[in-house]
Formats: sequence, C-alpha cells, structure tokens
Amino acid sequence: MRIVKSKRDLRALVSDWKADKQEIGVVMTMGALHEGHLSLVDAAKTDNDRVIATIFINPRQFDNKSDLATYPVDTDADLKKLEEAGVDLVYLPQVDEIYPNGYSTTVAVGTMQDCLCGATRPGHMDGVTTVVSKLLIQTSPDRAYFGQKDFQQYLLIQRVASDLDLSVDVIGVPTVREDDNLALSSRNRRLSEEQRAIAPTLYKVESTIADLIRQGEAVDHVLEWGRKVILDSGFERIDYLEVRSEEDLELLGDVADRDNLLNGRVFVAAWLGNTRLIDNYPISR
Ligand SMILES: Nc1ncnc2c1ncn2[C@@H]1O[C@H](COP(=O)(O)OP(=O)(O)OP(=O)(O)O)[C@@H](O)[C@H]1O
Ligand SMILES: CC(C)(CO)[C@@H](O)C(=O)[O-]
Ligand code: BAL
Repeated sequence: MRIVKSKRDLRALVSDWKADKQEIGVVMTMGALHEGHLSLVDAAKTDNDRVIATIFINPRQFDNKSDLATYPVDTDADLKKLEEAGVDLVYLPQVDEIYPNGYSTTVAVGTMQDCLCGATRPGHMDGVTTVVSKLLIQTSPDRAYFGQKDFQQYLLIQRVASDLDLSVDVIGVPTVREDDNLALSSRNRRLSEEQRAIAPTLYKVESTIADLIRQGEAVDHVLEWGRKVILDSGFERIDYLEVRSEEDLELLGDVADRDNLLNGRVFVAAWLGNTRLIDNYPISR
C-alpha cells in the first residue's frame, strides 16, 4: 500500500493507473476508522481495479472548535486497517496541501443544504462540498463511495458531481451498525459507558416511527412521541427529528400523499453531552 502526502505524488500514481486503463474507486474519510468505513472500501474493491482512501480532518467543515479539537485521531491503526482491507493508495494530506495560502474558493450547493445538518451546523455542508470537490478532482476516480449514515452529505455530493460535470459515479453505501443497532461513528469513541447505553435510542425511535407511519399513523403525532422518548432516555437536545424525501430532502408530513411518504426517511440528530449523533431510517423498509 502506497502512502502519499502531496497532490503531486498522488497525481503521478493516478496518471499511471489511468494510462493503464485501470478503474479507480475512492473512499474519503476523516480517519478513526471503523467497520462502516471498511464497508465503503469493500464496495470500492468490488467495483474497481484500484482503491484510494483519503484521510483528512477537514477544518472547514467543523462549525464547533471543541469538536475539531477532540475529533479522534488514530493514524497508525487506520493505515493498518486500510492495508488489511486491500487499499492500494492512502492520501494523507496536511491542511496546507488542501488549503494553501490564499485559498478562497467555496463549493456551495443550493436549497438541499438548508435543512438537517446544513441548517444546524452553519458552514458545515459548504466545508464538506468544498473539500470533496477538491478531493474528487485530485483523485479523479471513476466511482466515489459515501455512507448513507450521512445521507444529506451523500445527496449533496451527488448534486455537486452532476452540477459540475465531474465524471464520477457517487455511490451510497448502507449504514453499518453495532449489534444493538447504534450506527457506527468515529464520534462514538467519545461516549461514556452511560451515554453509550443511551445512544441506541435513536435507532429504536426512528425505526418505530417508520413502522407507525407505514401503518397509517399521523406524522406529526409520531414525531412528537419520538422527541419525548429521545429526551426522556437522556439525550440533552434534539437538533432535528423529521421525515423528508430521500430524493430531494423535501419535508414530508400529513399533507403529502402516501406514495411520497413511502419514499421518505426519518432523519435524526441529537446531543449526548458534547457529542452529536446522527442517523436516518427509510419509511419503506
Ligand atoms: N456506520 C457507517 N456505515 C457506513 N458508512 C459510514 C458509517 N459511518 C460513517 N460512514 C461513512 O464513512 C465516510 C467517512 O466518514 P467519517 O470519517 O466522518 O466517519 P464517521 O464515523 O461518520 O465520523 P463522524 O460521524 O463521527 O464524523 C462517510 O462517507 C461516512 O458516511
Ligand atoms: C466526506 C468527508 C470525508 C469530507 O471531509 C467527511 O465529511 C466525512 O468523513 O463524512
Ligand atoms: N461524518 C460527517 C463529517 C462530520 O461530521 O463532520
């Protein structure tokens, strides 16, 4: 497995592969890798001749300084996992390789980012779409893999690739969960034992809401129930608990027709101490 830190070295390897007509898949991460990340690598290995993983903690997508300061870093273990998973190349740039002095361009997607994490983490989605655009240009892959856990991020990146005519397939990979259905997340490492026991409430609530909506219960009513259960379980704050279209994130409620509702997902973000957890679940499961 090659490890490169500069875009010049990255380009040299990518050009060789392209000259050889090898198809390239990329998996972008912020490190502290878990089985969720490795499922993206597996998908990329299946579809492509070469797999690139990137590890870059992107300061521009952190709306909260202490979240950035406490974001887990475990590079040696990450490299071992990526090597075992059969990754060909790891791109590990420093901040000034991505944002050199004078850097001043932002890639920002319109309306779809005005809700969910885009609304509750100001600047976050612009930071994501900017760095992902740069990493797509630098790695020039045939396919790029993103987790459906970060569903809004996945949809926005599809939009960017289409709007900017980037010739890459953006592929969404289902969420990998613990045995108790907590979605794997690097931030789970920050949870205390007590918080870890509370965390699976998000899955219980979103999956129950989906069941109840499928059975014909009123959306407003089940969301109100869900908010109460989440707060009673020990979460301090809910950023959002909503049902939205999985195509364009339009808000779905009782006025929407049944078919629309069945294309919806329950989206949730809530705080346990200083840790914000997110998850989502399809109504039509
Ligand atoms: N449980 C999961 N299942 C599948 N993919 C995942 C999972 N968790 C994260 N990913 C995906 O891995 C990629 C890198 O995510 P990232 O490095 O931010 O990890 P993370 O676990 O989401 O961390 P955090 O949410 O704490 O920032 C993203 O495409 C993300 O959606
Ligand atoms: C896609 C990403 C690597 C961009 O920094 C990040 O938002 C993430 O880890 O999901
Ligand atoms: N997993 C999305 C990246 C972030 O939370 O900053």
